[in-house]
Amino acid sequence: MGRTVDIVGDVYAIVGNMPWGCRFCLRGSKIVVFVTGLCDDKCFYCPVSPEKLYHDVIRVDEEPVQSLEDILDEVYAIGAEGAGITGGDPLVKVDRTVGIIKILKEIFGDDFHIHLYTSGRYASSAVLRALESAGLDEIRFHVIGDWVLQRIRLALEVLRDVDVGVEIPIFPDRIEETKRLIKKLDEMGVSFINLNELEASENNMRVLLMRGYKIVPGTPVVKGSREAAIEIVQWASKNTKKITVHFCPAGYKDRVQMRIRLIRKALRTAKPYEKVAADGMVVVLEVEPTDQAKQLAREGYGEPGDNRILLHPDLHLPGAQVRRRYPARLATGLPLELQGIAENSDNAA
Ligand SMILES: C[S@@+](CC[C@H](N)C(=O)[O-])C[C@H]1O[C@@H](n2cnc3c(N)ncnc32)[C@H](O)[C@@H]1O
Ligand code: SF4
Repeated sequence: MGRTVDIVGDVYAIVGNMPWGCRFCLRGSKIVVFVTGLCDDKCFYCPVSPEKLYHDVIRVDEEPVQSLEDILDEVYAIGAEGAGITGGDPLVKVDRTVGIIKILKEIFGDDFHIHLYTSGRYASSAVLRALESAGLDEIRFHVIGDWVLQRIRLALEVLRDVDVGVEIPIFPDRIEETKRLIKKLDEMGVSFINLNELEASENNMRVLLMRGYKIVPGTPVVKGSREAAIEIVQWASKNTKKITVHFCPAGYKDRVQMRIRLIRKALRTAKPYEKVAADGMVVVLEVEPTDQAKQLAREGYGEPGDNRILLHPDLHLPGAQVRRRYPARLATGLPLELQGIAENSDNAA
């Protein structure tokens, strides 16, 4: 008898327990810290955009980062329960990566879950130990060649409190190769492998097409990747002992996870006269400063802007323009909880 396969619509397919890092992503409650675009590997299918890949840029949830505070603000803005650290290769800038992990753990506590992606090129025992003592919870190796297996063995040997997993994109013509890899990882004691639906992007589209891969019309995903991944998960239920094998569809990442993150941010940062739409955008009415509009603003249904008045979109005033915007970061750099305290102390003064 095999292990149980759990398939939930187009959300996931899994054998074994859901990796901890993924539980938070499924709830849209992790920030994504892009530590650097620098990377010393050259995967032909790399999805990172040309403006970021091989450039030393820092982003949090796709927004530019000028200081560490921007990362902390984003945690408060979405009410994050954890962070995914990615790049490029975060280990090319290991001091920066360790610093970010340390400060996140110091401020948000031990339960704030942090996972990190790497090919493992620079995962020496000293680097692995530094990541562990900074508080890293989970490391995900991208197996881009057999040499990565040695890095994984080292991580399994050196790390005590860090979960060691693997994450790879699934190529429809590499099913047997992937099964052999999973067998090996299972024997080594790797905790999980995430199978990503292979995504085409601006960076890799041309090469993928030149190599004969086809794109599913109207989507950014490679034809056959999903079917291959599900076949591998089914196979794993009969041919593995302990490792979790988990398929993460690209559509879920884009449609659900990002949208939930936007909604979380919008709900926490929208003003009382703004409305949060189902796609996570913040909606407000912009009107001429008529007497009626000024009166409504005074009554708490809005706020005066520059030559305009901003009002709640449910008011349906004639001539009003509906504005939609992405939820902004917190403007003050202070967490919501502390903003309340600051306002109260101003009043008291
Ligand atoms: C873009 S990489 C960046 C971090 C690190 N350099 C690495 O390769 O793990 C992050 C994750 O994306 C996955 N990935 C790479 N190319 C992909 C693609 N075309 N479609 C879906 N996932 C992909 C990798 O397996 C990795 O787990
Ligand atoms: S190792 Fe990661 S960032 Fe570097 S080229 Fe490969 S997929 Fe892209």
